[in-house]
Amino acid sequence: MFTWVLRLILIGIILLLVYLRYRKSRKRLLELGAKLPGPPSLPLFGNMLPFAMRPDDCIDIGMKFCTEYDSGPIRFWFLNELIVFVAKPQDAEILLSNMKHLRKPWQYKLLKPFMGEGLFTNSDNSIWRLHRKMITPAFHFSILKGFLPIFFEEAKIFASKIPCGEEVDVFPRFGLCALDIICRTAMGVHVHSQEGKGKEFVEGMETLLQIAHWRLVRPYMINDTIFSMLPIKKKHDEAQKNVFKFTESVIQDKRQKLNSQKSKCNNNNNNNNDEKNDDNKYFLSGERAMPFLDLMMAMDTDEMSLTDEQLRDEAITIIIGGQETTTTELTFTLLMLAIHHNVQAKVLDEIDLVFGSDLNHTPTIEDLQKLEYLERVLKEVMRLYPSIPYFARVLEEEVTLSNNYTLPKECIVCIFNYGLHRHPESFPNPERFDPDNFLPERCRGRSPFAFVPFSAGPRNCIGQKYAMLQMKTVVSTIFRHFRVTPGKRFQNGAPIRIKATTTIKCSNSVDIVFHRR
Ligand code: HEM
Repeated sequence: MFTWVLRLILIGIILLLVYLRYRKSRKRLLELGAKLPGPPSLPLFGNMLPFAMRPDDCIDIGMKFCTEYDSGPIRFWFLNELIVFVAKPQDAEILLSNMKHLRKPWQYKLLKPFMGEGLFTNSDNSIWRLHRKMITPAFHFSILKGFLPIFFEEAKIFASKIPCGEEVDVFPRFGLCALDIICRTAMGVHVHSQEGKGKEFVEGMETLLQIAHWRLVRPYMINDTIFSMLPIKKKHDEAQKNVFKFTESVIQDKRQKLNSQKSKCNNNNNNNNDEKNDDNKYFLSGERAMPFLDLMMAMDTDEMSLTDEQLRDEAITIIIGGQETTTTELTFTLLMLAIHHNVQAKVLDEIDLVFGSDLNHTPTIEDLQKLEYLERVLKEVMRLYPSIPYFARVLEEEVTLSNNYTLPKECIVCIFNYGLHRHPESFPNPERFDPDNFLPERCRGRSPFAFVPFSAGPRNCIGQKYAMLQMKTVVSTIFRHFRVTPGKRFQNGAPIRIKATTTIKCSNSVDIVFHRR
């Protein structure tokens, strides 16, 4: 009996020592964390309960705190983790322009089951740097130019499938269109999703992003062992299976294509046959549409090289990063234009001026550059509905923000760009949809960090230019065929409800009525 008591005391002392050591190592973090403004926190749970109880409403909750705490910094404790929200341009600049804070926090691991160790989720700075250096040339403007015919062709397929005069939920349709585009441009594989072949992938991705978000705000779900015991794990696995099935089949298709190209190449050496695959037929200003994957393979040298697995992860990252985000922005663009007739009228005028009545002319870079008003519309949509509404970094050293608050090393800082884009000093009427916010004279006096839908600094979105060209081509093509009006749900100034699912979404279906022009 006596020895048992002694053992218990010993275990108690050890636990106490471990705890004190842990406290000591976190002393500075706790000290600085305590000085930051933020809502009162509960023991153990910290501030996670409002987010955990209403995960779909996280953006609204974040916005409420943003208003209450003057755009930050706002200190939150999630269990024992310090997470600081910032939503001021000056603070975004301090954090995003610093070359040191590039590491993504461990929460991004929730995306790894389906994105692997690609650029987006990679938290090893040296690997990330090397891969970024290798992949960047694949996104050069001269390469992107070659993709315009693919963007246009898929947009025309989208238009050809629209039933006129009835309500159409555009979100799933854009999902398939964007998937076809990204698979053709990233992998050189035509999957014909718009013919009904990619539905499981798009729905699976939606489920995975939703579950990743639920796990993020409910830390008891983060632990894999606990998560595997929850009923939702089955739904997760089913979705993951569908996503993998799709991506594996795309990779398989790609392998076959490469093999057949190799053997064709060998034959060509003998008989000079000049046959080309589907997308290789596209030439624009002398540029050939070269899929990202092929370019990444071509850049493989002794000094910089990617394993097959790394290549696959990067390709899947690009597919997911490029599909989900542009789908969201295209959906909100159609919705905004359907609701704001006056803005739509200006978009139509501009498109008619550039393209006339020729429905078959493939847009050139020069055409797209002339669509200045449409560009302002797209920016305004991304201001109000940034498809990635927040992103995070781990601080490698202490940082002092604009109002002299110091953030501790190792704390997680979350750039809440949904709130940042509504900062009243940058956008005086922040909730109003007004593309003129991006007139050159209005942009002139504004910080470049007031609007960062693609993030900023060294770890910004690699697909930014691609996304703008793709969205401009798709939207202009649709409006060469149609004008749009809102479905019943969005008439008479009804509010637009959004929900968070890692990316941002409309809470309901986005019903639009198309009218042929
Ligand atoms: C409107 C469309 C898009 C938006 C709003 C968007 C937004 C963003 C944001 C905010 C980040 C930084 C995320 C973070 O720091 O956690 C990011 C990163 C990234 N995006 Fe995009 N994106 C878009 C389109 C695309 C496209 C079309 C592609 C590929 C074709 C792409 C590929 C990537 C990749 C690979 C990264 C990780 C970059 C790195 O860490 O080095 N994105 N994107």
